[in-house]
Amino acid sequence: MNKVVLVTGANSGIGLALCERLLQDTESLQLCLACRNMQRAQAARSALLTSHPSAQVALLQMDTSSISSVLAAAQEVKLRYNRLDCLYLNAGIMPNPQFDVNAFFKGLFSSGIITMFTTGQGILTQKDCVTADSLQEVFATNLFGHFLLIRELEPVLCDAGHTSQLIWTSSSNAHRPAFNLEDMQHQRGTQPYSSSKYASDLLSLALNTHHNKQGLYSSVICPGFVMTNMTYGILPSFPAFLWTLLMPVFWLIRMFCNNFTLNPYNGSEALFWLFKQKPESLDPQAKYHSSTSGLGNNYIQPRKMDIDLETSEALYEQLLHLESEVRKKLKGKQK
Ligand SMILES: NC(=O)C1=CN([C@@H]2O[C@H](COP(=O)(O)OP(=O)(O)OC[C@H]3O[C@@H](n4cnc5c(N)ncnc54)[C@H](OP(=O)(O)O)[C@@H]3O)[C@@H](O)[C@H]2O)C=CC1
Ligand SMILES: CC(C)CCC[C@@H](C)[C@H]1CC[C@H]2C3=C(CC[C@]12C)[C@@]1(C)CCC(=O)[C@@H](C)[C@@H]1CC3
Repeated sequence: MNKVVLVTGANSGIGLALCERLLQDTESLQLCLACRNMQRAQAARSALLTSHPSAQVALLQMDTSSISSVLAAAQEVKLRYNRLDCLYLNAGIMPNPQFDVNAFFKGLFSSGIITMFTTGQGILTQKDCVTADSLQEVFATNLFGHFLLIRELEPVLCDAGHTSQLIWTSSSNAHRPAFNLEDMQHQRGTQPYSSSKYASDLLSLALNTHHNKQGLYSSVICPGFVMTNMTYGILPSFPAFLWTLLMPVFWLIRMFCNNFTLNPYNGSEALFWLFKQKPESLDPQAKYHSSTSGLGNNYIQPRKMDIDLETSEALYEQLLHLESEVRKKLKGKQK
């Protein structure tokens, strides 16, 4: 039977490159692109069908930052498919990034230069906002919408006698000090992106604890530093052609920092690699990093994450609590 694969944030960047790679590998796949903007989704579908005319590529409208949109999309998935083999939780935002030029130049001449280029720590902050559901936008988009989607899709993911995979696009920017259980939405801090990615690492571990027995396995990856719409947004006053001019500099940096995967194809390496693995053989505490050598060869680097079971359980409990609150609110509105 053809595997059913759903990818969130599939219309551009790493998500779209992943879809292309999955179809290159096998066209006997039912691919579903879950996107918030149907025009961009149509364009992505057309591009995929141009190179793979006989592929089965469906579209699903879903805004991960909106509770009602996620619930409606999940209903639609359950109507269309009776089983989901792989769910890629890839949609993500880094809104209003502030690039600290001083910290960047200080970092260039410090012993932390490699950490700066591999994680972006210390040079990036963001300004978050609140969604119509009164949630912090980065938390809602990158984490909570995906959590709700998984919860809704449990009947098609946890199917007896069959294994399914959840694969999160996390980041090496995920940093324990940026995350606080008392403020899981990161209302008070300036690093909502890092916090949301750290939370996804924790959540992946908790999902393994709760669902492995039912045949559901969760893993996280980091695509490395990839030039996409998201990264172009980090220096909005920097025109695209300047980024292109900087490419030789970035190739040079790649000699020392193999996380400079730079293009979406290279960045999607770990996402694609995980799809080909037996989920039972994967380490639930590892993050799988897409890496590219100085010569341009792609490979995977598994690295232990700075997470623990206790915090992952505590986050899971808080997310369940928030879920029941938002459901109550939604019922109240419908009455
Ligand atoms: N580029 C990089 O260096 C790195 C990226 N990542 C992660 O990779 C993932 C993909 O990002 P990337 O390809 O770089 O960037 P892109 O901006 O190209 O892709 C992000 C995708 O997510 C979608 N998206 C954003 N918000 C929502 C939403 N509310 N509902 C549904 N879809 C949404 C976007 O849709 P739309 O086109 O409508 O905006 C787009 O398809 C993200 O999770 C990001 O955090 C992690 C580490 C490094
Ligand atoms: C203009 C200058 C000559 C070069 C500026 C370089 C920086 C803008 C990049 C260097 C390392 C990059 C990086 C990220 C963003 C852009 C840099 C800071 C990320 C934080 C993007 C999002 C992620 O999830 C991380 C994995 C990236 C880590 C490296």
